[in-house]
Amino acid sequence: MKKMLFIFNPQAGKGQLRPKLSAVLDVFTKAGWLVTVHPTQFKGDATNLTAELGGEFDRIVCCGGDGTLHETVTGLMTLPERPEIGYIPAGTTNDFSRNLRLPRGYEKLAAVAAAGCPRAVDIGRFNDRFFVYVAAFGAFTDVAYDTPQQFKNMFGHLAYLMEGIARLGNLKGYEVSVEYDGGVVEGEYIFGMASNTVSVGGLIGLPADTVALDDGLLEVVLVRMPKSPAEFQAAIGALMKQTTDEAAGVVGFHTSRLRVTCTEEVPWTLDGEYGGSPRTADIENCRHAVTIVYGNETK
Ligand SMILES: Nc1ncnc2c1ncn2[C@@H]1O[C@H](COP(=O)(O)OP(=O)(O)OP(=O)(O)O)[C@@H](O)[C@H]1O
Repeated sequence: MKKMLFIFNPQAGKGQLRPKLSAVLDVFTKAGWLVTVHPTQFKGDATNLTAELGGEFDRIVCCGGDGTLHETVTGLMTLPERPEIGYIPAGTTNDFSRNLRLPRGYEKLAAVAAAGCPRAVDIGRFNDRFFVYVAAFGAFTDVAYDTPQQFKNMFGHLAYLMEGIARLGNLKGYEVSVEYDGGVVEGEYIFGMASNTVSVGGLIGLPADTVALDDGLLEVVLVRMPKSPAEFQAAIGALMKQTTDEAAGVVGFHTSRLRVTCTEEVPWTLDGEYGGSPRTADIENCRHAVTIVYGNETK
């Protein structure tokens, strides 16, 4: 029998999986999988487990929010031979799942995780760490990991938005130099991200026709320190409209790698979790590093 490791975060989202767990396991079993189940016990558990035991399985299905997917993929990246991944979103934001054409409802999600379409997906490397869909610094980026879990569960997206707005008053700029495939960008920037997704934080969208998860490229967006409230509004407007706007200080490009150097330590987020505060971030696209199971739903 094919062997599946099913990792789920019992704390993710509103604990929505719990009443559906038996049905989900039944779908896996009926699809021919012998399932080993592991509820995560602490932060980092999914990474440790995947790194230690992942190689013994044909497929690893993880269930939780973006954090759980991040941890599972991080563990997977340490393996020389990587089993396929299935993902059942059950978190607060589930940003990355928007890329996967997944259906609604746990039984249907389980059916995709068990027998969907496997596709190669690029994974980002950030110094000696990894990210599935976004590495970012500056405005908004500390929101996800600053927000207490209970608050996040109660208010969901609203919490992200409120925290973001509360921070507009004290914008911090970073003097950065960004070297990439196409040249160098330098200046004082309040926000920067390298991503491989159509949605970030439920807030920032990227036009789906410019994003491919398997093209070896990361999408980079940088926002310059605004010189006036009007310029800041223009920058937010450009981000909401999913466009770049050089005049408003919103710069965007595609690249396979980039190096972000700053005059001070910069806190980064990787997939919504704290990713360290290095002065130099070497970021690169690891092309087709993992295989993820997609659904068939059209958007
Ligand atoms: N048993 C546990 N107790 C406490 N924290 C845990 C446990 N298991 C996993 N975690 C941690 O919970 C964090 C958040 O998990 P996850 O991203 O799955 O859910 P979420 O925060 O509800 O969703 P989202 O990231 O989409 O907002 C992760 O950093 C994970 O390591």
